[in-house]
Amino acid sequence: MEQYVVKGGVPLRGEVSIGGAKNAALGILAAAIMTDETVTIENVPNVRDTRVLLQAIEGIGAKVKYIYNNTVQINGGSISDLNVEYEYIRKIRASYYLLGALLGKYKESNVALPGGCNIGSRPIDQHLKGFKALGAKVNIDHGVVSAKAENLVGGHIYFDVVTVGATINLMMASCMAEGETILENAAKEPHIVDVANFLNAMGANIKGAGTDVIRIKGVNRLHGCTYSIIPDQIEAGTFMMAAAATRGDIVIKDVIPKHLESITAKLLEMGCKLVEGDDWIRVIAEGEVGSTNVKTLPYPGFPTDMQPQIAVALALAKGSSMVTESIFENRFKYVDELNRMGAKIKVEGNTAYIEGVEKFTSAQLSAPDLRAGAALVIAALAADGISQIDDIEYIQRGYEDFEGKLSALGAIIAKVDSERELQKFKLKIG
Ligand SMILES: CC(=O)N[C@H]1[C@@H](OP(=O)(O)OP(=O)(O)OC[C@H]2O[C@@H](n3ccc(=O)[nH]c3=O)[C@H](O)[C@@H]2O)O[C@H](CO)[C@@H](O)[C@@H]1O
Ligand SMILES: C=C(OP(=O)(O)O)C(=O)O
Repeated sequence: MEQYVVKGGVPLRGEVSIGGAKNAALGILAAAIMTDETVTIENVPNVRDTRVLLQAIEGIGAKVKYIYNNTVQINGGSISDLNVEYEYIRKIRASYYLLGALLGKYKESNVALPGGCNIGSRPIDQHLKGFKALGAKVNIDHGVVSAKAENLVGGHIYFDVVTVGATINLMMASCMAEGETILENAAKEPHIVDVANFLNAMGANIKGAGTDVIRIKGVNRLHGCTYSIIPDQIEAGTFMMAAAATRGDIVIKDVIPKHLESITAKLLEMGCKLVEGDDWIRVIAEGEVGSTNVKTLPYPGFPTDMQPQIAVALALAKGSSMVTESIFENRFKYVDELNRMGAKIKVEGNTAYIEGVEKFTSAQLSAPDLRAGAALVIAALAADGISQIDDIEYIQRGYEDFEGKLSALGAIIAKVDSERELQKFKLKIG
């Protein structure tokens, strides 16, 4: 099994380029099947989740072609099957987007209940409520969700919780429905806007994405287009926290600084220096880093997908901090691992109480999920000694060439796949 080996204690320095947003890509790749024409999508992050979704898309008969590493062409004209295999679905959360995309295009879809990171109970009742409001009959049988309609008709849908997944799914399901659909209490994340922009580039008529009321006027058909995915807010934020935790100085390139405001606000409160350009941010954390309090919230609040990473930086900051998780109930699984490295963190309910310590010591670690895994890599980069991190397939779900990008910033890190490779790396780094 692959693992990361990290020799910590090196402040990260240099420049890193951020890839396309995983959570936008997953919506966009699924939406691309909604036309029979060819769609070219650029800046697709080459991560495990996008690869699995593309396999699922091929599995139903669509044509998928990698033009080069981060550009993909999809043609949904040859789709022959409206059943998405469990084999793909259990591995990723965003498989549920094929429900909305197939239902919107063919008025029928059958998709196994989604997987994804085990960070909470993650129901999909709001997705299903939305499909029903458009006139679909929805059934769940043996773990497979089936949605079918004679005709989809626009409806008025009020989401009881702010949900990224249901907002994107309903934009897809309704964009070829008869008449107008109104989504109220919609999520406002940058990737919602990106998926809406993509659907509009294919000929949809979606207005208001990025606000909490989205209006979708149904169109008869969608057409092909070329589209480039926005930069990944969470990948960028992860490197920003790695700079803070290792007391480094990093320029994070190819980002949209506006999408990072909740993260930069916290780094400023922690005493880091920030310099910003049109599409880059420099994080300078060479002096003392201080404490702050964080509460995760839907956008424009602080993202839950950044909660473990900032907790690591705060666990190495001077003073006491509180981190409150308000989106998912099971997102503190990394805390025991950090405490084994010398962190002082106590979790009570949905809040982690953190007493900053000066140093972590290295440990044998296991990634419990994607972002917690990335956070443990940051912890290892900041720790004295050599750490090993297992279960890195979680991390590979969302970070393209994580080890390569960190190495380019001076980190001593390798991905190894055997005891022999591990010993070889240890010998090399001394
Ligand atoms: C593939 C993808 O884009 N994943 C992201 C997406 O997940 P995901 O789309 O699963 O998250 P949601 O925004 O839907 O979930 C937000 C909250 O709503 C609840 N809920 C959601 C749907 C529903 O039908 N019923 C319900 O109660 C969830 O349990 C959670 O408490 O947004 C999350 C919140 O920003 C991120 O952490 C994930 O990285
Ligand atoms: C939780 C995440 O992904 P998913 O919703 O796909 O599990 C994430 O990207 O942090």
